[in-house]
Amino acid sequence: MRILVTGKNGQLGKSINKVVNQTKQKHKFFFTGRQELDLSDNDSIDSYFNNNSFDVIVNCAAYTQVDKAEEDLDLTKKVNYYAVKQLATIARKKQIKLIHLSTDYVFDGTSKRPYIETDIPNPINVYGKSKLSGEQAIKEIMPVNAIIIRVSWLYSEYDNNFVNTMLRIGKEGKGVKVISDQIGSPTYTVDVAKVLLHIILSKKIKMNFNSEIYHYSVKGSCSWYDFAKSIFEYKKISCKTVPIKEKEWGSKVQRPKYSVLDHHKIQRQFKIAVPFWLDSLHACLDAIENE
Ligand SMILES: NC(=O)C1=CN([C@@H]2O[C@H](COP(=O)(O)OP(=O)(O)OC[C@H]3O[C@@H](n4cnc5c(N)ncnc54)[C@H](OP(=O)(O)O)[C@@H]3O)[C@@H](O)[C@H]2O)C=CC1
Ligand SMILES: Cc1cn([C@H]2C[C@H](O)[C@@H](COP(=O)(O)OP(=O)(O)O[C@H]3O[C@@H](C)C(=O)[C@@H](O)[C@H]3O)O2)c(=O)[nH]c1=O
Repeated sequence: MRILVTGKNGQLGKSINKVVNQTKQKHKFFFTGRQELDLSDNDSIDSYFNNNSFDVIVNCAAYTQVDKAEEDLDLTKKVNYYAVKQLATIARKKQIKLIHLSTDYVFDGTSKRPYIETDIPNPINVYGKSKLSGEQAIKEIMPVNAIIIRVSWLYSEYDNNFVNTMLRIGKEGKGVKVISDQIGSPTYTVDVAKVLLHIILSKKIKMNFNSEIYHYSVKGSCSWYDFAKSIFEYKKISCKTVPIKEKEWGSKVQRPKYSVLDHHKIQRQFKIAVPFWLDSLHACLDAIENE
């Protein structure tokens, strides 16, 4: 099979590349960034797929800057909605299987239990709304052969993410205030990459199937404050960590108060092992140490 992974410079794209290299796949993987395939430009998308053919697309590219998205409405919509719509149209026409990544931020965060796939989304910020539009476009255009996987609170050894930010702040030694009233499941991109690979190699991908949404996050949940404390504890970093309420943080952008995703459907259907969030955090911190 020929498998295209978009978003090669993002943290999930890099993790997929790493897992593919570690596991020596017989299938051919192709990784694109905006230089090869600019998702904000429909001509770029058309011309790329006119010149390249694939069996599976894994769409990891997205506009992911939650605060900036509020002002960058056009670009956010182009990448997270229109490009996804165009990818789905191409995938349908060319009979390519599409695996698309989405987010816990499609929910409003008012649930008292982990969100299941049939819960009604109600995004409360521009990023969440744009990702939901992308999902809806896929569902409309591809009643078959598309898989949408919602993940949450991604972190990795790569680039800017909450873990690397906390390690940097920890080293500065000035202390940190962290939100304690937003609850989610921090998810290591290497775990997601392994799940994606498992799905790509599954029997399902070889057949025609009804399109489905799945939730994937690791076991357990915490607040950003708990997450920060766990990072400092494992790394033995002494950093004064003060819990604050979301409103004290001062972001104008609303985020869900509770966005834990129930992973049982994907676990059951694909028979995947789901690790505990702290074990994955430790694995990531070890990977950062060894980079
Ligand atoms: N990060 C998170 O916490 C979460 C992410 N998700 C979803 O998971 C997926 C992967 O996220 P993650 O790896 O963390 O995201 P990153 O922000 O790390 O990577 C996204 C990638 O998309 C690329 N991209 C943005 N605009 C374009 C464009 N116009 N054309 C081509 N590529 C573009 C970026 O390119 P460049 O590097 O050049 O800017 C970047 O490399 C996304 O769909 C995201 O919505 C879901 C839940 C949580
Ligand atoms: C750096 C920092 C952040 N925070 C808070 C702000 C925010 O609510 C939270 C996490 O910060 P981030 O900037 O990573 O938050 P955010 O960009 O909202 O993270 C989200 O990204 C998108 C792409 C998703 O899809 C979501 O699942 C989620 O991971 O931590 C503190 O409280 N103190 C700090 O010092």
